[in-house]
This record gives sequence, structure tokens and C-alpha cells, in this order.
Amino acid sequence: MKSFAQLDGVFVITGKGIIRAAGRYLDINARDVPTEKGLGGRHASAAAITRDTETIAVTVSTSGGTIRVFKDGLEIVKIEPDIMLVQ
Ligand SMILES: Nc1ncnc2c1ncn2[C@@H]1O[C@H](COP(=O)(O)OP(=O)(O)OP(=O)(O)O)[C@@H](O)[C@H]1O
Repeated sequence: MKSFAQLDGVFVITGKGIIRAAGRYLDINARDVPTEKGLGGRHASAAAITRDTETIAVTVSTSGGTIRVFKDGLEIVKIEPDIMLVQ
């Protein structure tokens, strides 16, 4: 998985956690999706695919490592890497 993560594009993972594909391009119209200022095409298309299909999308930003989860076209979780809680 680590080496496939080097590919451009997204992983497609089933609800049961099985990876179906890697390095896929999301061919979707992301123009009207509300994403945070400064985020690019990858985050917008991740949000858009959850608006148009029954999916969730998880992104890890290459600039800073912020993790976001999108559902129904909206960001529902945001985890900043410097606020990591260790139990
Ligand atoms: N619709 C898409 N499906 C899959 N990959 C995409 C899509 N749009 C952009 N990417 C890829 O994501 C990478 C980052 O693109 P971009 O900088 O526009 O996204 P970003 O949302 O700012 O993400 P990051 O914070 O990681 O840079 C690029 O290599 C680009 O090819």
C-alpha cells in the first residue's frame, strides 16, 4: 500500500476495507463544491465524489499533512498533525 500511495490519484476502498484500485483519477465536476480556501483539485474532487455518490473520502494534504474526511460534499472531520493525542 505504501508504494501504491506514491502514485498520483486516489485509492478506491470498499465499505469492508478492501482496496479495489489505486492511482485512479476522479472524473467529476467539482466546481460548486464548497472547500476551504487554498485547497486544490484533489480535495475538491474528493468532496464532490461524496456529494454525487454514497461514499466518504479521506484526504491527506501533501502540504502539512492535514487529514480531512468528506461526506455528502462537506468536510466532516479535520485532523491537524500537530494536535496528535497519544493515549
Ligand atoms: N480529480 C482528481 N482525481 C485524482 N487525483 C487528482 C484529482 N485532481 C487532482 N489530483 C491530483 O492530486 C494532486 C494534488 O493536486 P492539487 O494540488 O490540485 O490538490 P490539493 O487539493 O491542493 O492537494 P494537496 O494539498 O495534496 O496538494 C496532483 O498530483 C493531482 O494530479
